[in-house]
Amino acid sequence: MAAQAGKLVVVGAGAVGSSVAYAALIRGSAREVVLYDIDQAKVEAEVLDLAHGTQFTGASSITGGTDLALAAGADIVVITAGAKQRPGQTRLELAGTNARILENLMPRLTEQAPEAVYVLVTNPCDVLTVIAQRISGLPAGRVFASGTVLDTSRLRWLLGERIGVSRSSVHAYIVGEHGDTEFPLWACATIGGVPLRDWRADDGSLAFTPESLEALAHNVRTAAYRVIEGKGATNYAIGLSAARIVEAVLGREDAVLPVSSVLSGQYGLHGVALSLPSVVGAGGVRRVLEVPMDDGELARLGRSAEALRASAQSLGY
Ligand SMILES: NC(=O)C1=CN([C@@H]2O[C@H](COP(=O)(O)OP(=O)(O)OC[C@H]3O[C@@H](n4cnc5c(N)ncnc54)[C@H](O)[C@@H]3O)[C@@H](O)[C@H]2O)C=CC1
Ligand SMILES: CC(=O)C(=O)O
Repeated sequence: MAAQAGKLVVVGAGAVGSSVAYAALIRGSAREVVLYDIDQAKVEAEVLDLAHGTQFTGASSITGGTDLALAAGADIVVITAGAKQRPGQTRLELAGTNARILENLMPRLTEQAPEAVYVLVTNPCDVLTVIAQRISGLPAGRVFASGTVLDTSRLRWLLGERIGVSRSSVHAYIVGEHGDTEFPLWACATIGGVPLRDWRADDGSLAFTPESLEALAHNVRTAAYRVIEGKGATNYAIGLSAARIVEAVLGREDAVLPVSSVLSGQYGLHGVALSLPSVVGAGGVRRVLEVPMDDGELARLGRSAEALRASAQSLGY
C-alpha cells in the first residue's frame, strides 16, 4: 500500500491522538507518523502497539516518545494534548485548562517545526486555534482546527442512512463552532444535485420537514455527549477525520473541508475562528468559502462567533 509522503507528528497519545495515528497508518496518510506525549509509559506503549501492526499497514512508520525534538522537520502537526470533557461538560468549559497547555506547547513546537501546518483537535478547538495563531504569529491558513469535519461526517452518515443514499453523494455541511452553537447549512445542501429540502421519498412525499431537519441537527450537535456518556471519549471518528485533513494537506489536494481558521472579513467576521467550507491543500487552508446562507443561518453564524469570541476574550485573547 502506498503512503503519502510527509512527516506527521501527533501531539498527545490519549484516546484521540492514538486514534489519529492509527487511522493515519491504516490510510497511509503520511509516510512517517510520530506520536509525542508527556506520559512516557503511555506513549511508548501506544507506539509499540501501533508498530506491531505495521506489517499490515503498508509503507508508513510509527515512532514516538517524550522528547519534543521528535517534532523536528514535521510537515504537519496534529495537536490532541489536553483535558477532555467529563460526561455533561461542554467543550468551552475546557478552554482555560487547555489554553494553558497550548501556551506552553506552541512556542516549543514551532521552534522544532517552523515550516509545519498545525491542526488543532484539542477542545475547544476553535478557541485554541485563535490562541495558537496569536502565539505563533503563523499565517491563519497554517494554523487551523479540525472544526466541524467530524460533525459534518456525522450529519452525512445520518442523512445517508435516512434516505438510503451513499454518504459520498450527500453534500451538506455543519458549520460554526465545533460545539453547542454549530448548525447545518440546509440552504445549500444537496443530494445528487437535488436540493435536500426538495428530496422526495419513494412515495413522492417530501423526505424532510423543518421539524425533522431540526431533529437531525440536534442529533449531530449532541452526538459527542452521548458517546462520552457511554464510553468516556470520542476517538475513532475524530481519528479518521484528522487523518483525512492530513491527506488533504500532504497530498496538496485543495479539497473542500469544513475546517476552522481565523477569519479575516468573511461574513464581516474578523479575528474569530470557526468552521466554514474551506479549500485545504499545500500549506493548509488556502481559501475560506463564503457559501450562500439564508437569514436564519447568518444569524446562527453570528451566535457561534459571539460564543467563541467571548470564550477567547475571557482568556485574554
Ligand atoms: N475536535 C474534535 O472533534 C475532538 C476533540 N477532542 C478533544 O481531544 C482532546 C484529547 O482527548 P482524549 O485523547 O480523549 O484525552 P486523553 O485524556 O485520552 O488524552 C490526552 C493526552 O494528552 C496528554 N497531554 C497532556 N498534556 C500534554 C502536554 N503538555 N504535552 C503532550 N501531551 C500532553 C496526556 O498525557 C494524555 O495522554 C480533548 O480536549 C478532547 O475534548 C476529542 C474528540 C473530538
Ligand atoms: C469530543 C468532541 O469534540 C466530539 O466528539 O465532537
